[in-house]
Amino acid sequence: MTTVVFFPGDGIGPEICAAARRVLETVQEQAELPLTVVEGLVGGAALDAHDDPLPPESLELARRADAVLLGAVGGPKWDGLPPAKRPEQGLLRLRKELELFANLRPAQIFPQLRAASPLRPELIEGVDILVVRELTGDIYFGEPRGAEVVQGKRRAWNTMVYDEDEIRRIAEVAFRAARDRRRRLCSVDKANVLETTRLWREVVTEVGRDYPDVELQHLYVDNAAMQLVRAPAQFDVILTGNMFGDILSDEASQLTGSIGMLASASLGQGRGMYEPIHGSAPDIAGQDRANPLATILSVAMMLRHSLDQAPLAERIEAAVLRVLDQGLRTADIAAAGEPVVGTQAMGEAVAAALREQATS
Ligand SMILES: NC(=O)c1ccc[n+]([C@@H]2O[C@H](COP(=O)([O-])OP(=O)(O)OC[C@H]3O[C@@H](n4cnc5c(N)ncnc54)[C@H](O)[C@@H]3O)[C@@H](O)[C@H]2O)c1
Ligand SMILES: CC(C)[C@H](C(=O)O)[C@@H](O)C(=O)O
Ligand SMILES: [Mg+2]
Repeated sequence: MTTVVFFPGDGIGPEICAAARRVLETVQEQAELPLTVVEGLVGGAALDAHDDPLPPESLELARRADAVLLGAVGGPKWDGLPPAKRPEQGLLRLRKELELFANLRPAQIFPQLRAASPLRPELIEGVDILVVRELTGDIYFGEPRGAEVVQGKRRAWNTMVYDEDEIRRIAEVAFRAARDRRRRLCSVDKANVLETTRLWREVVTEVGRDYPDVELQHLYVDNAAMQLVRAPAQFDVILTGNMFGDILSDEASQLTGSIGMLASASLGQGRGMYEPIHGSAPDIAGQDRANPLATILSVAMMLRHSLDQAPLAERIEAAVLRVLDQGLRTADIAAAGEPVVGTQAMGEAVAAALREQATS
């Protein structure tokens, strides 16, 4: 029996996870997949219940599962807490404990949503980018870190650090991914200023020698951010560190129309974790307004990467395209004046499209 853990988390997390669970259960019934879904607590929900953003029992659930699906964590309620007690620490610890060093964030244009992108249609034509973000190193985890008050003045510090093994293993993931795609890899760094990323550039170049069939380009992160809106179709795979990857993937999401459309897979040696790239969206939480498609597409990535069920992943992706074809739009992807549906209705519509596929 395969076990999947859902960590809905905070804000819109429970709403988008309920929709994603409905979709997973629909394909599970159709394919008669022996699969159990269990739910656990991380983030603010876990802080409220256990005073710990990643209680030991949640970590244990994740370790024993075949795959993990996470909604989102965080929110204003917990923003004042000390760093170790913040909901986000639960997510970061989960990534670190499960050694999920490779975060794959695909950003593709859905033709039905061309009008939702803030860029002109001719600029986004053909955009199909895979951001490969290193997920367990960099300034997120570097020591020393801290904050103090010295003679009445506040100061705080973090450390950006990578060793060559960490860079090599994520570079390997990115080059292999590029081989299965259009064989172009753009490594993003700040090698003109930071030693860490100078090492990044050196090691990526070394790894690249084993992939002569992949065209390697290096860009500084400021230029990359600019190129992503100037001419996004030039990119195939973007390889970058934890911090730059966080920022550039949110930027890339806008090419597609909404951050509510971008799924992700966090992979390592063992089980994978799957999450939409967006956060808990406190501004729309509890209002049935969130777009659940990023989470539903994360379920598809889970079926493909962790559960060896690529055909079922394709069925979910086709069902998402179908509901977009039918004109269903949550508020974030609706054009001005277009009618909108809520989170639940969007989840139901994807489940209905799956059932329709089965009978046609
Ligand atoms: N992986 C995660 O759990 C994760 C990721 C990013 C941010 N966060 C946390 O989420 C909280 C809010 O952060 P933020 O506001 O900077 O980022 P956010 O991604 O939560 O929201 C940014 C904007 O995008 C909108 N949005 C996000 N997801 C959406 C969806 N599915 N459908 C429609 N609109 C959507 C929000 O309404 C908001 O206007 C913070 O506590 C932050 O730390 C968590
Ligand atoms: C919530 C936060 C820790 C997280 C990150 O920075 O990795 C989020 O922004 C993401 O993109 O998953
Ligand atoms: Mg982010």
